[in-house]
Amino acid sequence: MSEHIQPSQAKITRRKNGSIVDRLFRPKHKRSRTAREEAGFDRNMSTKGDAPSAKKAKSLEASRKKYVKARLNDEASTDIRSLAVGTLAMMASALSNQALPKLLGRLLDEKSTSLKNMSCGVDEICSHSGKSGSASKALAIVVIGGGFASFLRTTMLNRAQDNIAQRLRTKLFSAVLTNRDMEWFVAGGGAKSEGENSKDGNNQSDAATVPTYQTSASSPGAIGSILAEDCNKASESVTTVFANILRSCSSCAFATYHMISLNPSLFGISVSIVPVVGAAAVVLNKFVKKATAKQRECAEQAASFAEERITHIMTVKLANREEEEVEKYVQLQEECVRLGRKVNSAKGVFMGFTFAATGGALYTVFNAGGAAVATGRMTSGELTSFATYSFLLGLGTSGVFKALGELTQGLVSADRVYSLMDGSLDAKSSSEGKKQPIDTESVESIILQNVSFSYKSSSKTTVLDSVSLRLERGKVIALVGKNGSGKTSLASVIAGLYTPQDGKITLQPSGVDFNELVRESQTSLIQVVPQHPAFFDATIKSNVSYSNLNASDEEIKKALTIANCNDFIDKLDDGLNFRVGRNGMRLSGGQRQRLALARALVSKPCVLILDEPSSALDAEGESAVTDAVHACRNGDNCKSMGLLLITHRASTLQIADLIIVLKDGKVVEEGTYDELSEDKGSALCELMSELS
Ligand SMILES: Nc1ncnc2c1ncn2[C@@H]1O[C@H](COP(=O)(O)OP(=O)(O)OP(=O)(O)O)[C@@H](O)[C@H]1O
Repeated sequence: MSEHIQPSQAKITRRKNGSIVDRLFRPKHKRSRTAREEAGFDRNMSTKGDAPSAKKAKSLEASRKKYVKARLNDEASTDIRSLAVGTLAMMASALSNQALPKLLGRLLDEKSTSLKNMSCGVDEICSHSGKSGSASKALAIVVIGGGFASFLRTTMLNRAQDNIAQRLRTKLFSAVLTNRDMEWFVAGGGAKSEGENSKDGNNQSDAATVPTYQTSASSPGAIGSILAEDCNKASESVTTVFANILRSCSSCAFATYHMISLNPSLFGISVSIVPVVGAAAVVLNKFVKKATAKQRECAEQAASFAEERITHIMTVKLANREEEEVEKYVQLQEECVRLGRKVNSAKGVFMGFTFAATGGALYTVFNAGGAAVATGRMTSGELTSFATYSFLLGLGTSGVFKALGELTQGLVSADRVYSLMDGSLDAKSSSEGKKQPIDTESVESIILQNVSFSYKSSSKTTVLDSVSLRLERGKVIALVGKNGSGKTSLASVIAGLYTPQDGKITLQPSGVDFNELVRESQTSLIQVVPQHPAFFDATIKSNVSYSNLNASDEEIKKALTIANCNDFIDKLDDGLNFRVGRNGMRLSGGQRQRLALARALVSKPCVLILDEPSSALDAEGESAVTDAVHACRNGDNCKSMGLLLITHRASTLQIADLIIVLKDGKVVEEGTYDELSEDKGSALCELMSELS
């Protein structure tokens, strides 16, 4: 007994210490919740499709922005040391940049004075050459110091950026994988793409109207795009972009100071362009924000589209649709490029405008400055310094506006990251309070009482209607019913993938509610072998031990033997270390089903559900099912299991202790094979005659 309790105890202990997911979210999550509350953030804000009044929407948008900023700053605070060093180094390099024009001007003046004095005699030349040397020394210090500061700035800020992006990615991936329920993944995250909402109702089946490809927030492509690009952009906005704003602002301040001290009236002329450039930047910023959001959405759709086609490459090739799919992808890409072109054009117009305005200001400065030099009010070195400072002021000003634009884009990305992450947290919090572990060995049976269920995406259709049944260790139940009668849905509800709206699933003898258990206990109690089992591109051994990482080699081998896998594994060069390929494509359908059975057996569940177990099994392979039945009844040196077989095969029905017939989600009949087959008017006989 103690031998079998160990895994579940280990799981319980792990839970107490906190999983990686808990560790990822625990400290920050508490703080971020406060930030959310402070910002008056409403949970519904992250849900697309809600349409509050325009005024309310505007205020929500403002509070959402505040919330996203607070969350991002919170995230950046973890890397405060690198950020502080990087920002200081950036300021130092900006200072050295500012010192350069003045020192260069001084060098120029000193050199020209020295040359003028060449004719004045040896003594004078010697006295000036000393000053010339001081400007050169100061320049050398500034250049070397500036170089080191640039090195430090780049290293530290990029390090912080990578760290923040990596943390965002990890948290997001963890939030999505751990907290989102099956419904979200299957139903598409509840988010609809533009194409889906289009008035004319076009969809991807109409090749001529592409791009209207429908994607969802939960599609792998969409999540992948947010993980890869948005996390990067968001972290960039609180690291390099933020530091760039500081640098550009300090550049502007220093350049202004130097210009005023060199020639105040000339300064007035050169800054006359700032309000014009500023106004242009405000307009541009708004436009870029909207266009960027659309561009990101489009990129997401294209990524999802490509991902889905590659995943279902066999279907694409069998239907000979490669060219059409490429054509659709090209159209999606063209749409993305078109949207990107809008953003780039806006940026280009702004940069061109800034360049022309700066050039015009420089022209005016040199015109007026030339007159000042000619009348002796300024030296030529001072004019050169002034011109360089005005150039730096222009650069600084456009740098501020450019960085503000990037900051806006970063916030759009951060919003996307946190919307997905928060949705996951909300899903988790809604299920909080129903978490308790259980010693799975102590459970003798699982009882369903009047369980009713419908999918949220089609809540009007009742898929399971008051289903009651008892799954007991050592007992075999066969579940039969027409296509769509609810068999797989029932298996998913029993496995805890979906929560029933009505009724109860309780554990005996404790009477504990199954849906109040931690997920770890649920999976230890129930294992399902689905109709089409999925595999990771890894070895047979790691795929089989996936359901129980604590399984010993002996336990794995035993499960493989019960599932009749040894014959085909022995023929493979690498044996247990054979890589099964993407989704197990290097194995046959029957081999995959047998491996899936072994994977389920490895975790020694209380109840094992086999969904159409013999659909891909040959006669020999089918004995795997009978062996599983044997293992379930006798326990095979360990505790026996309950077995729920979803099947229509008469041979399998005959070995079941009880047959349950499901019709439109309702249990319409139950009894042994002998009882039901004798009654020619029974639902089972009716079903079997329809199937034969
Ligand atoms: N994820 C889902 N979202 C919404 N409806 C679903 C979902 N999965 C199944 N359904 C619907 O639930 C009903 C029962 O489906 P289910 O797959 O449970 O039937 P089944 O008896 O297992 O069918 P089959 O024998 O063909 O496998 C069907 O009407 C189906 O359209």
